[in-house]
Amino acid sequence: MKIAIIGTGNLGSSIAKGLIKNKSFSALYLSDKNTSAVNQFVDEPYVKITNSNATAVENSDVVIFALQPRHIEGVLKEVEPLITDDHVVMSVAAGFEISRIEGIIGSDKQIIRVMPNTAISIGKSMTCLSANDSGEHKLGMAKDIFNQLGTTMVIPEEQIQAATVICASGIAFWMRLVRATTQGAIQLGFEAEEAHELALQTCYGAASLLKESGRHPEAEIDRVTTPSGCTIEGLNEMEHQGLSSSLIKGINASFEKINQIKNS
Ligand SMILES: NC(=O)C1=CN([C@@H]2O[C@H](COP(=O)(O)OP(=O)(O)OC[C@H]3O[C@@H](n4cnc5c(N)ncnc54)[C@H](O)[C@@H]3O)[C@@H](O)[C@H]2O)C=CC1
Ligand SMILES: O=C(O)[C@@H]1CCC=N1
Repeated sequence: MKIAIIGTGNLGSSIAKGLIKNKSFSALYLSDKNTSAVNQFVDEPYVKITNSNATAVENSDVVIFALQPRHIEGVLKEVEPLITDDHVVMSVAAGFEISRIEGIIGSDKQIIRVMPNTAISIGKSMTCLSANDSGEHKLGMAKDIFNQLGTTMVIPEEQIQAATVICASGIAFWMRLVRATTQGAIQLGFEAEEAHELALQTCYGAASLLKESGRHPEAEIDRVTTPSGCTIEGLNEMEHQGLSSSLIKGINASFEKINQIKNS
């Protein structure tokens, strides 16, 4: 399969890295005005780096638009004459609805909205997908691509905004929790590097426990909280300070913002 990525910034280059790691293409075109984030891949087999969006579209079956919401409209208009009925057009642009893409390239074109996160670069993305009517039958193919780069879930387009907050912005939310844990560990006397390692492996262990056991987080918490022990003391103080509440409020603020982006 010949894949093009237009826009190779933070997310586009992460997708490229994941695809290159899996060698899951017969050609990969990476197009950007500024290719500095992907120049490291210049010697990879079957990878072509270009400043020409047109060249990328003309030489691919699947085109992934990884542009900021304010740039995608202009680029779609630029390459619209080159998009054929055989292309599968994918967009990761947050808040940019399928109907807006259809308005530029036509509803007869196969369009899939893809919402991955930056963990796609190491094959650990949670990627949500939804398609227009014309692209529905290509969802299986899209799942095949993104399942190699993590886990996928097909959802209705109305839920893509929420998925953006939970899964894409979610990477930043979890990073901040790891960072805060590290700061706490330094205060308790660990060197910064040790603190980071302790926080990271514990976070990894917690996520792995849930994934592998299938148990509810509270069931795992019950196994840790010794009566009158230090864990429940810490947890209750965190909740008095609004830990769950502030996370939920942050998620809602993020969701409100993405809906503003959608309507702008
Ligand atoms: N960064 C993330 O974790 C995630 C981002 N997204 C969405 O992905 C999209 C891209 O985000 P980022 O990669 O963070 O942005 P970015 O700004 O890092 O990358 C965008 C790239 O597009 C390029 N570009 C701009 N105009 C162009 C043009 N006319 N032709 C070719 N290339 C052009 C820029 O040079 C830049 O490298 C956004 O819509 C964002 O909402 C979605 C999920 C996660
Ligand atoms: O912050 C943003 O708006 C984009 C969408 C999700 C991750 N980055």
